[in-house]
Amino acid sequence: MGVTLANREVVSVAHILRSPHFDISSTTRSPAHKVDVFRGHLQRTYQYAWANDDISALTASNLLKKYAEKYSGILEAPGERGLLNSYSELVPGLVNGRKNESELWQSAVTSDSVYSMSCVPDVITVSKSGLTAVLPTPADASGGTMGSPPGVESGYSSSPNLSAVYNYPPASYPPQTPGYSPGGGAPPPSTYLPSGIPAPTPLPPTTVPGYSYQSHGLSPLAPSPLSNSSAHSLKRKAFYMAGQGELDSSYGSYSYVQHRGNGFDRSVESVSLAFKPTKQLMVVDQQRKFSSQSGRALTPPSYSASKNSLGPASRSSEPFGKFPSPVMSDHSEELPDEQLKNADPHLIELVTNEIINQGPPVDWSDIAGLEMAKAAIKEEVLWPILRPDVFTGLSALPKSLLFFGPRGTGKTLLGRCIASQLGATFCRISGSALISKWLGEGDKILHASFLVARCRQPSVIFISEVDLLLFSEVSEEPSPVSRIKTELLMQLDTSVTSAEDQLVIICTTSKPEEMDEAGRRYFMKRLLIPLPDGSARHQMVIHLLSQHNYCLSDKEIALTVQRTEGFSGLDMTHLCQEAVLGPLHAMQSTDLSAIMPNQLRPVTYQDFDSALCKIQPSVSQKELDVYVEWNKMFGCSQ
Ligand SMILES: Nc1ncnc2c1ncn2[C@@H]1O[C@H](COP(=O)(O)OP(=O)(O)OP(=O)(O)O)[C@@H](O)[C@H]1O
Repeated sequence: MGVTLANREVVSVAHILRSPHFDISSTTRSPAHKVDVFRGHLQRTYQYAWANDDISALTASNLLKKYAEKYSGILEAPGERGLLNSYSELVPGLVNGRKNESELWQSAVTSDSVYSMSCVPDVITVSKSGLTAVLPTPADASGGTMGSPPGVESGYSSSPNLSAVYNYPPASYPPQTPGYSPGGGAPPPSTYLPSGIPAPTPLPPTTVPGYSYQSHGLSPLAPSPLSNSSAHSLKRKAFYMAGQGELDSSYGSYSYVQHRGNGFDRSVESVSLAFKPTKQLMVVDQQRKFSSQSGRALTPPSYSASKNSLGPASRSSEPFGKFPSPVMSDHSEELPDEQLKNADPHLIELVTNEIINQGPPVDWSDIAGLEMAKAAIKEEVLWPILRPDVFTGLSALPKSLLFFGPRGTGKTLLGRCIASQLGATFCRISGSALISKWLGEGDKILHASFLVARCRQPSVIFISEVDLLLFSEVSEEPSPVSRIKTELLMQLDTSVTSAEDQLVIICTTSKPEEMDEAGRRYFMKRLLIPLPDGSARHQMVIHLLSQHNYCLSDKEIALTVQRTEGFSGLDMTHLCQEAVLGPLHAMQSTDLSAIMPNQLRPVTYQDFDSALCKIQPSVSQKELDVYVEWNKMFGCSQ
């Protein structure tokens, strides 16, 4: 009997300590509740022994008392705390009934005991292996498999909303309260947290970051609108970017602060990217006229009404060309081998090195003028991709675009901007390179480019000088160029038919009249990208000069704008470059190696006057007439 009872005691105590109901590490239970639970367990255990072994009630009662005292010692023993998740120094006392709720509850969560949320940076670091692999499942979170510390349960596991993960800065995030989820329940009383750390507040439901629908009287759309693949891709990128810290980049009123949502914080952009009909978008964009010189030393120019906090200094210190594209670099190690295994590795390498473009992001505000084109692109290209749940069926169509118009008017800038807005891989293929540098294998390179682009969706494939590839053929003989043409037409055809692909094909030409009908009809949208109007040229002058010390009155700037009628954007750049050399030319007699920048006189109207003698418009009126005619026949922006 003695042996049996002793064994039973051991079993009973083990049972108590293992019991899922007796989890004193739980922070969802009040201290009093835990005391009750503990007492209940002891009683139940000894009542069980009494009922089954016919021991007397008195014996059972004594045993109850004895072991309550005995095992409370175990609970209080420092060596055993790990077992109990080290919730609080005072918890055992409470369990033993020595504290009640009227007494001050002192949390064991001190600045020393707060577990650093090292799992968050870990998650970010390993995000390259895919988001689903790193996001904690509810089971993971409760089980602490994500690196949760003992006693700290991840209460954020239940929400699939990624913002719940992204919106909390790593490292500084306060200890989570178990069971707390953004959707339900009030935050815990702040007395449970160390002083100075507020109780977490539930996150509001999010929509696509920065895109406001409210202004149109529409109720906010549900989050997670993207298709599985795209959502995964964008989220993956956002995860990667979150790990990069704050990238020092600002493009006018649109800033790419990267730690929220899909990585591009478009909070300021929400007005312009809110879904609006073309005309409305144009009005908004027109209103965002180029303004003062508040942002000097901008490189590259940013065409916006206001400068944000990251201003000129940060931009000039982060050269445009060196800006690492977070979106692109994210992909380097995760090309799905299965899809590429049949491809020639040499071609894949060539595409990766020479076609996938690691350039900096471009924002709408980097592009002067072109309001019609911008509005059409936002409305008809970006939104269908960003919101495939809304733009279904026919409204989802335009994924192949043709930009035509004079050279140097911003077609490439627009292509890059679209890629930046989508967080997409940007593949830039030069039509002339395909038929010269890569002539022998141009079709294969094209094929490989589309393959890689499809693996890295969302992607933008940008093909310049497409007229060289899609020209009307005279000869029936198959040639390398005709093979390239066949490949391109096939890819364009595929893009039209595969609704799932998040691939935008943008081709550009300054000779649209040389394209044949077969090529032309594959472009769902054919947009004329015209010469900059007066307002756009004004923006360009101001911005290009903003990096320099200049002294031109408003009248002189207006006169310069007037005199540059017919200039392309590139011509305007060349003109300003020439003008700002004026002060240096004026110092010719001085030793330029010893000169200090502040010794240079400001750029004046006279410098522009001289520059205008050297720089002429590069586009003739005859060419312009052709664009107008072609636009009337085949264009979409009448
Ligand atoms: N609308 C514009 N806003 C600001 N800069 C512009 C604009 N258009 C042209 N530029 C300037 O001209 C340069 C060339 O522009 P871009 O390469 O986009 O022209 P493009 O139309 O693609 O030329 P091409 O037809 O020769 O390929 C840009 O880097 C920029 O400096």
